[in-house]
Amino acid sequence: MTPAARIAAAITVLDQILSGSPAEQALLRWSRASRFAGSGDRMALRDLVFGALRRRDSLAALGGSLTGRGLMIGHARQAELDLPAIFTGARHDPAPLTEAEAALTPPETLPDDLPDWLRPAWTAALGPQAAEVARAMTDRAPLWLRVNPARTTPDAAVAALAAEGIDTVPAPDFPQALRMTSNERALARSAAYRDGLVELQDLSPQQACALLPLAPGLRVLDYCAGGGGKALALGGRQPGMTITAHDALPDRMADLPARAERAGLRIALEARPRGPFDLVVTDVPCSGSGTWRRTPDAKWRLDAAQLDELLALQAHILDRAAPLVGPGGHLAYMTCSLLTAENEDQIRAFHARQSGFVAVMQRLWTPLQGGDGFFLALLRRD
Ligand SMILES: C[S@@+](CC[C@H](N)C(=O)[O-])C[C@H]1O[C@@H](n2cnc3c(N)ncnc32)[C@H](O)[C@@H]1O
Repeated sequence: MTPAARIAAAITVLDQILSGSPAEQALLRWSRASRFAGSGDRMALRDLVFGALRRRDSLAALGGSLTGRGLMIGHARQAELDLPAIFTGARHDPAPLTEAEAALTPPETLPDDLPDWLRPAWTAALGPQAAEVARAMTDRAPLWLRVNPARTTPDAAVAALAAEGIDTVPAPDFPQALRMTSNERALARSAAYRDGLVELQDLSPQQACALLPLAPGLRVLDYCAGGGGKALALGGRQPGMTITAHDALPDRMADLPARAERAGLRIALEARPRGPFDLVVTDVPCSGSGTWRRTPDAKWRLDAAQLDELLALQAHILDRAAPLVGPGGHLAYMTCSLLTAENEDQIRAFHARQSGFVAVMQRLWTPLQGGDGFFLALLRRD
């Protein structure tokens, strides 16, 4: 496909997303209907669509309308492409610019690409960094790997990946996290990945897991385990613990046994975990506002009613998980959100509901530190 034909395809897919279709579904539908497209085309289309969603409002302002076409005109203007050479109207190309589109004068200040209803909460949560973090959310997220200390060392993992053509750079001051700088798509087929030397995990959850108190013999429960990212990170860091994984939707844990085997770990799946545990991790469902670089359509789909539902679920999970913590044990609350309502406020409300837990630490990571937005609160039971 030519660059212009890819832009025409992005216009079609973006229009479907703007009409309410989830981005992944719209892309899949296009791929199925476009057998002529190769993997390079599909990747390029995905980059165009996700890039446009990250900057939806600013591209609409540059392109003159909140439509697939407006976003792609905005994209072409922002990337300083030759618009008449793309918008030609030839067979697979988008239609030529109308007079109004060609004459558009973009506003002097572009929107910040935040949903209007959420801006006050964003600003309250991030203070003087709010604008910079919003800007960071419009960039593509880096891909991070976690070196599995149960299998190898950071230096050996970097060398093993490099031998397979995958270049990585360790995070400053946190060498067990490797940022992929080339050949990301080769990872899943690489021996380094298959043999459990590395796992995919963003930088900030790795840093959060590294702050949790671990020791041989500890009984650890990952209460919202999903794919098991946190259980695997903890088990890799500290041998000799008993690790249990639970999720209200057990199907979400379908990949966990294979991932644990690859990592050389034993993780028991448990539908009804019974305490006491020495450490209970609640990596709760959240708005995902810290990960909007990866799922930019979620940024525009979230609304106040959904956020309220999530807040209620988070409180419910904390209340269910708390009794599973034994005396002297720890409760770790995690979200990939930047919003105070899901983070600090949620912990404050928990303390008001439940006595017997003391705050040990709280920490918020933002994309300005390299990884996704992430929150950790660690509490200890008296
Ligand atoms: C943020 S995801 C977990 C991601 C996972 N810990 C990881 O690192 O890959 C939240 C998980 O909580 C689960 N969940 C939702 N409601 C729950 C509940 N009431 N009790 C336990 N888990 C729940 C969801 O099914 C989802 O898998």
